[in-house]
Amino acid sequence: MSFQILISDPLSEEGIHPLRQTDNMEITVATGQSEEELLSNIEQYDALLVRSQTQVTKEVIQKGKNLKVIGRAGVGVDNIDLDAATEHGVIVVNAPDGNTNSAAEHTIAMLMSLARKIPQAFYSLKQQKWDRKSYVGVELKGKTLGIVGLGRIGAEVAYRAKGQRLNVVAYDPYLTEERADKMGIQCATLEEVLHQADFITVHTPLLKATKHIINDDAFKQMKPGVQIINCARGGIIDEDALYRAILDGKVAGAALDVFEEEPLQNFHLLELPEVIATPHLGASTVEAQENVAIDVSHDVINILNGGVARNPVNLPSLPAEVMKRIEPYFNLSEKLGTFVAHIAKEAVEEVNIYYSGDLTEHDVTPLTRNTVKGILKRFLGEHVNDVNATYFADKKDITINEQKTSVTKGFTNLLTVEVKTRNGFAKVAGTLLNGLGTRIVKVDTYSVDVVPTGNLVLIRHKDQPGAIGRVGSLLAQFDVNIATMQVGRSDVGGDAIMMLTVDRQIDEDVLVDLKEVTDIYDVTPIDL
Ligand SMILES: NC(=O)C1=CN([C@@H]2O[C@H](COP(=O)(O)OP(=O)(O)OC[C@H]3O[C@@H](n4cnc5c(N)ncnc54)[C@H](O)[C@@H]3O)[C@@H](O)[C@H]2O)C=CC1
Ligand SMILES: O=C(O)CCC(=O)C(=O)O
Repeated sequence: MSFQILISDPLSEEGIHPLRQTDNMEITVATGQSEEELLSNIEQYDALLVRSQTQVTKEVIQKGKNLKVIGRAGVGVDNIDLDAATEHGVIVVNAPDGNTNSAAEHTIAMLMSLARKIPQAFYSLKQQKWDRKSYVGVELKGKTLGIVGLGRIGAEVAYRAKGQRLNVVAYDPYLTEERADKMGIQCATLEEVLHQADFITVHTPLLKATKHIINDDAFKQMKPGVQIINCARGGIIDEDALYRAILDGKVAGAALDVFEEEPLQNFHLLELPEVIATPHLGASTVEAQENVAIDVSHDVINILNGGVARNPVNLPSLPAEVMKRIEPYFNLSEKLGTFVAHIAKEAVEEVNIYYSGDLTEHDVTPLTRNTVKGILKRFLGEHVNDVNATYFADKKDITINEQKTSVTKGFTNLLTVEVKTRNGFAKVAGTLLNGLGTRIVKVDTYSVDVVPTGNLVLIRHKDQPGAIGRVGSLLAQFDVNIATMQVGRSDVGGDAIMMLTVDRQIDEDVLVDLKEVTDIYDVTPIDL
């Protein structure tokens, strides 16, 4: 099977080498497309690779009927409609580490250019003026740098700033005093950063909570003469408020790499001599572009070929070691979900998943998603996948409970899936047997030993002599061969089940006749 990949923003040719080297990937590079052009051709692609220019809107995702993965060669995914991607089961991956150094170095370059007015002085000199009075700067040594957002880039900026003998105060809701102490910086509130800093640099993602976090009110709290840097995302700083703060004389300078609207349309801030700027160049180095393109290429190859993503944005990511441990259970969890959805028959209102034995040692979130996928596929079809399974469950008001228990019933690992419908509960349990593969070991209260694959039939009947024989002869009449049969009963003469594995799917006429057999209450064909 070959996959069609569209690269719609300029990516490093060395970086996409892994994609070009993979036999089943066909690559189209078409940069600078308008949204209309993208809408008209996106349907043929399995993967879309972008940087920050391409706007991957809801419409693009809706039209991209074959899209399985969107790869962002960089960190910020604010140009991708993540909700739409999740709803449509498209996995979004990014490259969070590859451009950290470059963005941090660009921030320091901006900080030093700002402090010493290098761009303004250079511009004046280019105009053949020898003006030494207008460009008196300030030293960094002994000043305070305030960092808002101490993630990958914020932390690298902090280390470099300390090399310039700056004192660093940082605000990040996830920053602990302990980590700040280790880094030799001060852990502060946002207000403390605003009050204390001579320079403020922001390094958060653009989120609802960070949009205009630096606004009129924030500027009021800052020291007079403060200088501002934004190499993260336009919109973290309110550009109109910044403009006012510069005109008021509160802000002495600003260095901007990113803007609320890109490409920049309104140049009013750049008309101010206090403002220096670059056109979103934080990650524009040979090294960063190669790193990020390599990282997304590998993830796209993995995902399209059925593997696991290293940097998923709309799926929780787990350490490779944990994924390796739980991967053998992926198939079992989905099959148990599909099985229980068949026997539940009615719409599922609640899913209870119990993990025991070895499984309790790990983060089992991907298994829960897989189980829910198995259940919902039965009702919603093949478009349900790992990415959108819990989204659809949520939309359908299906409650999902995940529980780790010590009840192993003698198995080294046991995965039990119970669903509640308006008719009551249905339950199935399975295990992974060392060296022997997966087994269904319990259906409702009955113990069985069934390989969860192929065409199964669950027959509920009264435990009476001859019941098994009658089923066997009827299936023989229809030329349906029974590969395996398991029986289980509550007590002698009471309720019982037969679990058959048959060589072909049970047709409707076989089903009708089976249901007519004496002492049979119910027949459920199950395709796994
Ligand atoms: N200019 C450019 O070319 C580049 C820009 N970026 C942008 O830089 C920013 C930072 O990237 P990374 O450090 O890789 O991300 P990151 O995810 O490692 O760090 C972001 C940090 O922001 C913190 N944060 C979130 N909400 C916050 C809030 N309300 N207040 C304070 N802190 C908050 C998080 O806890 C996290 O520590 C992103 O916006 C990214 O898109 C990244 C690379 C290049
Ligand atoms: O692709 C680029 O050059 C922009 C990088 C960026 O802004 C990011 O990684 O968030």
